[in-house]
Amino acid sequence: MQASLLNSRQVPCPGPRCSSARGLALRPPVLAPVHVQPSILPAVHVPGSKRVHRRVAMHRMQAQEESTPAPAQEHPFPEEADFDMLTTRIAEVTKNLNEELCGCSIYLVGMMGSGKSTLGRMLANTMKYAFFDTDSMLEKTLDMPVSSIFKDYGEDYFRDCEAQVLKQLAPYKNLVVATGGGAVIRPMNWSYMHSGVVVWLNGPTDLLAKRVAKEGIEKRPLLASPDSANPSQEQLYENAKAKLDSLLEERTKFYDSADLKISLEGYCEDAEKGAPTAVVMYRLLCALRQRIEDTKAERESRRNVVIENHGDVPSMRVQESPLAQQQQEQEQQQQQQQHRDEQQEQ
Ligand SMILES: Nc1ncnc2c1ncn2[C@@H]1O[C@H](COP(=O)(O)OP(=O)(O)O)[C@@H](O)[C@H]1O
Ligand SMILES: O=C(O)C1=C[C@@H](OP(=O)(O)O)[C@@H](O)[C@H](O)C1
Repeated sequence: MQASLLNSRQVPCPGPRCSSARGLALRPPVLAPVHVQPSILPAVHVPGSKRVHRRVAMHRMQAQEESTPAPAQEHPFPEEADFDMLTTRIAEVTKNLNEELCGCSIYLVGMMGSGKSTLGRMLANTMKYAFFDTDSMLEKTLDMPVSSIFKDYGEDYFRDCEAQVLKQLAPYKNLVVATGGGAVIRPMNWSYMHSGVVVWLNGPTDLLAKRVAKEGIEKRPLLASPDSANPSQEQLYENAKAKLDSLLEERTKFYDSADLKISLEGYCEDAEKGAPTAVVMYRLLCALRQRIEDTKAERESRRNVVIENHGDVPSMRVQESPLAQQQQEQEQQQQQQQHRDEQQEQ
C-alpha cells in the first residue's frame, strides 16, 4: 500500500508561517489569524487503495458537563475547591488568553486514555476554538473504525493517514487537536504540531489502564491481547497496564519534546481517579498563561539594537530595554544603599 501525499492545492495557504520549532504560542503575531470555517476545511486524501476523498466534518462539541466537583487540592487550589470556584478561576485565566495566543492552535499529545479527546472538547469550548480529533477524522474519512484500519491495512498505513490529517490541520489557527497516542513517534508530525503549542497530558499508567479497561479496548487495537477472546475486567486492566508501560517507555523521549507537560494526578481521596477534566484544563490554561508571561518578560529583558545616523556612517549601539534599565537602576540603588549602610556601621 503506497502512501500518496496530499495534493498541496487542497491545503489553503495560511500565509508565511514561522518555522521555529518550539514555543509557538509565544511567537510574535506576524500572521493574520486564520479562523477556521467548516466550509473551508480541506478534504483529507488518505493514502491507499480506497482513495477515499471526503470532506472532513467539523466537530465543535459541547463541553462535557462535569458533574463531579473538583476534589480538595494541594495545587493549584490551596483549599477545598468547589465547582463554582473552579469555574471562576477558569474564567479569570482564560480572559484575554485568545488575543495573547494570537489564535495559536493547541495540540494535545499523551498516551491512550490520558483524556485528550475529553479534555480537548472542553478546552475548545472554553477557548472558543474548533475541536478536531485525528482518530475520529480518520474514521470518518475512511469510513471504518481505527481497529479495522489497523487490522485490514496495518499500523504503518494508519500512521501515514494520521500524518496526512496532521499536515492538513497545521495551517489553521484556533484549533484544539486531540492526536492519537502514537502520533508523536513520527518526527514529521512534530513539524506539523509545532505550528501550535504541543501539550503532553501526562498520567500514571495504572490510571490510564483503569480508564481504557473500563471503556473497553475496541477503539485501541494496540491494547488487544491475543491470549483470551473474552477477557475479564481484571485481565483487561492487567494487559492494558503492561502494554501501556512498555509503550510509555518507548515514547517518553518523544512526549518530552512537548512545550507543556500537564499532570493528570488527582489529590487526596480522589487520587486514584486522577484529576477531573475541568481541573486538568485549569492546569493547562495556567501553564499557557505562565508561558506567555515568561516569554513577554524574556522579550522585554532582551537588549535592543539601535542604529544611529550621526554623520555619514551609521553606527550601531546596544540599548537596554525599559525593563532591563529599570532592573539596572534598582540594582544600583541597592548597591548604593548597601554602601551607605556599610559606611554607617564603620
Ligand atoms: N479527567 C478524567 N477523569 C475521569 N475520566 C476521564 C478523564 N478524562 C478522560 N476520562 C475517561 O477516560 C477515557 C479515555 O478518555 P479519552 O478522552 O478518550 O482519552 P484519549 O483521547 O487520550 O485516549 C474515557 O472513558 C473518558 O471518559
Ligand atoms: O497510542 C497509540 O498508538 C494509539 C492511540 C489511539 O488513540 P488514543 O490515544 O486517542 O486512544 C489510536 O490512535 C490508535 O489506537 C493508536
